[in-house]
Amino acid sequence: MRTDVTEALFPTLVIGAGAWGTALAMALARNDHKVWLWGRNDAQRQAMREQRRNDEYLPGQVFPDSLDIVDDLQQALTQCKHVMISVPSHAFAEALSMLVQHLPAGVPVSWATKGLTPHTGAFLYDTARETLGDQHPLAVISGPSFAAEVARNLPTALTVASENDDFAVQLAQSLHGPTLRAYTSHDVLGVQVGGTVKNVLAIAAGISDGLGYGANARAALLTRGMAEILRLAAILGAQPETMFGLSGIGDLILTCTDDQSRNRQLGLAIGRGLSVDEAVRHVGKTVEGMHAAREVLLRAQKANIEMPIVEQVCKILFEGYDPRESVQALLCREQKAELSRP
Ligand SMILES: NC(=O)C1=CN([C@@H]2O[C@H](COP(=O)(O)OP(=O)(O)OC[C@H]3O[C@@H](n4cnc5c(N)ncnc54)[C@H](OP(=O)(O)O)[C@@H]3O)[C@@H](O)[C@H]2O)C=CC1
Ligand SMILES: O=C(CO)COP(=O)(O)O
Repeated sequence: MRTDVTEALFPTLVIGAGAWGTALAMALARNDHKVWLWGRNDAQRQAMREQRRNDEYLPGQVFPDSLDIVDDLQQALTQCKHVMISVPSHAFAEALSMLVQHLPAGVPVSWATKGLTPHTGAFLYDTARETLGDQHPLAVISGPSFAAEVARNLPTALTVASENDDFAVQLAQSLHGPTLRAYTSHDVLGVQVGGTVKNVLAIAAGISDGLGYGANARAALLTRGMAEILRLAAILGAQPETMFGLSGIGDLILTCTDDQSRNRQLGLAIGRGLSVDEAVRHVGKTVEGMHAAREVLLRAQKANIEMPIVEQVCKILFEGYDPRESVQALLCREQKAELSRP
């Protein structure tokens, strides 16, 4: 067992045994840290305990010895030294409510969920702060990281953002391993902006590719999508530099260009002619961009900034627009300078 400062965070309880929660639990456990993994499904927990794998989400990837599946969430919450949440954004508030009831004051909480709180559109950090008060150090884990690749030990870099420097360093160190590099950041808001909006843009890139519009269109969508992220980040007060980091352009490139992305998969299916409902069923797993799109657009409208790609994604997802018409609408926008003046 390690004896460095990172041991302060263990046992870590990972809540959410989907693809990402399981992959992160495995990454921590590979560094010889004690990790408890909890998922809401009884049968899935039993299967994972017996097989030492999570075949539904990460087929064939065997758990390290120091990863245990726990059944009693309440007991685990009272005994763990750190909670890492990895449920979809629509279940984030529910996960927090379990923490409020059972987690002792002072225990740090991190999450790898990307997106916004449904209905309020709040960033998850604000929801966590509001729910947990100032009793717990908080951190956000983000960056270009497909769960399947992390589980297979392929080289990956992440960002850990926190206002609490000690927690950020401890968490980054505990994730850090031979194939996983974790950077720290102070820009909690910026890291969340990038991780949220890139999912909406990945749907747009998938739609364009599904329509067969080619590499030029994809590059244009990524670049103008980045302009939308920067505009939102500026108005919200995030640091522009963060948008050029792992949680910004890094994750944007990953999810817009690789078919492992579920957001991109949704777009591809729509572009190839499936209805939105059919495409959701086709992907069958968490697609955060679908949840975030409307909330991001509302934020942009309130702040009076233009996010035309996000707007067209919303029209396709929620108003039945034909994707071809949406691309046409983007192309027909009034001519303007590439760089907007300050
Ligand atoms: N997959 C990836 O590569 C990455 C994902 N992320 C982010 O991680 C988050 C989780 O995604 P991911 O692991 O991929 O999702 P998955 O679709 O793989 O799994 C979702 C998990 O959350 C559980 N869940 C769903 N609803 C609830 C609920 N109400 N209460 C408790 N648990 C619930 C599911 O349980 P059940 O199986 O019972 O439905 C399942 O275990 C998302 O925000 C995603 O954007 C970030 C980086 C990488
Ligand atoms: O956030 C991710 C990788 O960083 C995963 O993206 P998808 O949810 O689109 O699969």
